[in-house]
Amino acid sequence: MKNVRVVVVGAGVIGVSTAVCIAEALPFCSVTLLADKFSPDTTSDGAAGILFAAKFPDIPVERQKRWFKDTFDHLLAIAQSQHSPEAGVMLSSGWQIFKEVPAERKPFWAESVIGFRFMTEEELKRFPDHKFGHAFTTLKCECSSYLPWLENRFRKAGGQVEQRSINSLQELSNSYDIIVNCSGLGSRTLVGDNQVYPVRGQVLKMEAPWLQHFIRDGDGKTYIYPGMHSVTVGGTRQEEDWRLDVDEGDTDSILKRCSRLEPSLSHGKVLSKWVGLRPSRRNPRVEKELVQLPGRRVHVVHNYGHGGWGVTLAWGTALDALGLVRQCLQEMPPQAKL
Ligand SMILES: Cc1cc2nc3c(=O)[nH]c(=O)nc-3n(C[C@H](O)[C@H](O)[C@H](O)COP(=O)(O)OP(=O)(O)OC[C@H]3O[C@@H](n4cnc5c(N)ncnc54)[C@H](O)[C@@H]3O)c2cc1C
Ligand SMILES: O=C([O-])CC(=O)C(=O)O
Repeated sequence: MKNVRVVVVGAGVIGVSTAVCIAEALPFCSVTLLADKFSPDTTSDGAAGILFAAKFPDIPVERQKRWFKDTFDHLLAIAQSQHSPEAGVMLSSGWQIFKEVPAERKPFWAESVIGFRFMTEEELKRFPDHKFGHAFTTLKCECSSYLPWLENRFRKAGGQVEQRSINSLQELSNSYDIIVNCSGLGSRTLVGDNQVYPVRGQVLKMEAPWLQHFIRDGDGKTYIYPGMHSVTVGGTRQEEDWRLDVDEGDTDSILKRCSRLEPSLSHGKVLSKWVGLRPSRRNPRVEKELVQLPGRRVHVVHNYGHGGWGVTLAWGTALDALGLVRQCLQEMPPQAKL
C-alpha cells in the first residue's frame, strides 16, 4: 500500500526527472506530477539540450561536478542504448572557441565529458576571430523527445499525472505530505522568490544535414548544435526580458553570427523559430524547508533556478532532491510513513 503522498510541481526537465527518481526509488510513495504545461509546451522542450555548464558562484564545485557527472552518465547510457532515437539523446562532438583565453582554461566538467583537450593551432585556423578552444564529445538531449519518453517511464513506475495551474502551495497542503517544487520561473509567484528571473533565449531550427559538429562561442551567445533531425542555432541571452514572441532582429543577428562561424550555414533552410525564458538565479535552489501553511506544516523540497543549464544538471539535481525527500520521510512521524 502506498501511504506517503508526494506531489512534484512542474513538468519541465527538472520536474519530470525528479518525479522519475522519486517514483522509482520509493515505491511506497504515491507520486503525482502536477503542472499547467507539459511537453511539448515547456521551456525545456525548446532547449538546445547540449550538456555544458558554467559555474554557479556559491555552490561547492564538487557538488556541481556531481550534478554534471550524474546527468552525463545517466544520459550516456541512454545514448548508447536502443532507446537513443526515441528518447532523443545522442553523442555530439565539436568545439567551444574563445576570442580571448578564458581565466579558467579547463572547465570544471572537463573530466566528465569524453576526450576533452585544447584545440591545436591547426584546428583554430578555421576560426580566425578566435585564439583558444576546447575539443570534446558531449551529449545532446532533445527534450521534445526525452520528456515524453521520461513521462512514460514515470507512469510505468506507478506515477500519476495531473494538468492544472496552482496559485499557491497551500492548495496542495491537504492532499499531499511532501511537495516538491520544480516550477522553474513559476517559483517567482508560487513561492514568492524574486531571485529567480528570466533570461530570454531565441533559437532557430535549420535544415543543414551536412553539419556534424557543434560549434559554440565561449561567450554563450552564438552556437550551432547539429541534432537528430535538424540543427539548432542560436542564440540570445537577454536578462529580465519577458518577451515570448520571435524577434526578427534577433533572427537576423543569429543567422549572421552563426554564418560567420560556419559559412556553409548560409545554404541551410530555416525550419522554425523559438523563444524561451531561462529560469535564472544566482544559484539553483536545491534545498528543503518545513513550511507552515494554515492548519498544517508541510515538507517542501525545492529544485529550481537552473538558468541555461537545466538539461545538463537535471538528473544530478533530481538525485539530490530525492535525497532531500528521504530526509523529509525520516523527519515525519512513524504513522505517516507506514
Ligand atoms: C534558447 C534556450 C536554449 C537552451 N539550451 C540549453 C542547453 O543547450 N542545455 C541546457 O542544459 N539547458 C538549456 N537551456 C536551459 C533549459 O531550457 C532550462 O534550464 C530548463 O528548461 C529548466 O527546466 P525547468 O523544468 O526548471 O523549467 P520549465 O521547463 O520551464 O518547466 C517548469 C514547469 O513548471 C510548471 N509550472 C510553473 N508554475 C506553475 C504553477 N503555478 N502551477 C502549475 N505548474 C507550474 C510549468 O507548467 C512547467 O511544467 C536553454 C534555454 C533556452 C531558453
Ligand atoms: O549556452 C548554450 O550553449 C546553450 C544553452 O545552454 C543556452 O542557450 O541556454
